[in-house]
Amino acid sequence: MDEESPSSRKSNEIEHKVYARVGLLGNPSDVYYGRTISFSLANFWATVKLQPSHHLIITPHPTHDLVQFSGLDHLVNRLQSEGYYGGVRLLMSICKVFYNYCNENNIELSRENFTLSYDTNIPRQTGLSGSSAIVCAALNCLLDFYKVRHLVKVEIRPDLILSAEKELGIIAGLQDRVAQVYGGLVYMDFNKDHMEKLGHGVYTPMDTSLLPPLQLIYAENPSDSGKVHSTVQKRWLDGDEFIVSSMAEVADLALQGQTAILEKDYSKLADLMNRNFDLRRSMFGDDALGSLNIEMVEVARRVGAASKFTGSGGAVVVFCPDGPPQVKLLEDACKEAGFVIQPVKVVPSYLNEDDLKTLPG
Ligand SMILES: Nc1ncnc2c1ncn2[C@@H]1O[C@H](COP(=O)(O)OP(=O)(O)O)[C@@H](O)[C@H]1O
Ligand SMILES: O=C(O)[C@H]1O[C@H](OP(=O)(O)O)[C@H](O)[C@@H](O)[C@@H]1O
Ligand SMILES: [Mg+2]
Repeated sequence: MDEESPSSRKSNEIEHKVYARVGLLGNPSDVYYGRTISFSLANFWATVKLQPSHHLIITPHPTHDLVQFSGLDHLVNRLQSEGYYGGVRLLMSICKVFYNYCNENNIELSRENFTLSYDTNIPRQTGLSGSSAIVCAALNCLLDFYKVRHLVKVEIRPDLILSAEKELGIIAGLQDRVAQVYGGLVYMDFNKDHMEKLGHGVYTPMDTSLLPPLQLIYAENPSDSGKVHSTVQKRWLDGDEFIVSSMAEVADLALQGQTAILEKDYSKLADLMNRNFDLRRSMFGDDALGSLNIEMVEVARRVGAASKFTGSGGAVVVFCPDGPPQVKLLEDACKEAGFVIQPVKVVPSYLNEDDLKTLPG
């Protein structure tokens, strides 16, 4: 039972909002010591709320963690469309990772307890990083509740978020978590030497106003990033030459993309985006990517736009080099195909003063 009065509970409540993210170039090479350019997307977000309480409670979400059904058919339909898991396991896992990290680094935590709850409007498992948005928002709540934000370096936080998902067997990389910890547009280099020496990549924030207008297409089409990645990851670990060299080329697209964006060379950006998807397709194969996901990319290409996945599948980021008339054509094509389309809104960097103090320099 919560022993505190509702009013004091309200005043002690901590809430954090973390946005979805778009992998603009280079993904999924972040999983393989590569490079990416990603940004946080204002269109969708997850929130996590922390209230002090007597016991430590993880509150299931009324719809994302459904455990009551109208009958067997409802239960089976639900499992078929959304799978077995919601966000509860993510919240539990970040609590464990946070606790262990603090113990190992002699960061003392007071013995107070809390209740965590979450909500999200990020379309589920669409490669918009709905999973790490929940984990990142929870980590932010824990950092503030235990007043240890200044003791846990910004650069290390994406690793903690990733560990929480790895703990659950989800195969994922760092780009989502970096974009979600930093906010804004970030160029990321996950070079093996840095990763081994520093324990994290090198992250360079970029000016979001350098980006041209972009569009987002998605479909209600849950796809599990872990499942999508498993075969390619195994082949990469086995040293499969085709995968190793293609992944290096994907990483190189982000390097070229950094220059293209800085120089506002948008026709180059369009070429790089298209090449990024073509390489993903040749590595993962059409079965793993799914016909609906491929169709989203192709709808955009049929109107002459550049397109690629934002993550491992479910949503696509599109650049229309010919401007508004081409966007209109794309909107019509998406409507006909039954896909949702929205203009991309980019979130500016959201590091606060305490966060910035933990960065070098
Ligand atoms: N919208 C959501 N609500 C609740 N849990 C979610 C949601 N999206 C993802 N998850 C949880 O995260 C896990 C991994 O999701 P993932 O395949 O990484 O999707 P995403 O592309 O959204 O990050 C899921 O199995 C589920 O436990
Ligand atoms: O395949 C990708 O591009 C990304 O897949 C995962 O993201 P998700 O939003 O869950 O699809 C993974 O976590 C990223 O690191 C990959 O780049
Ligand atoms: Mg994810």
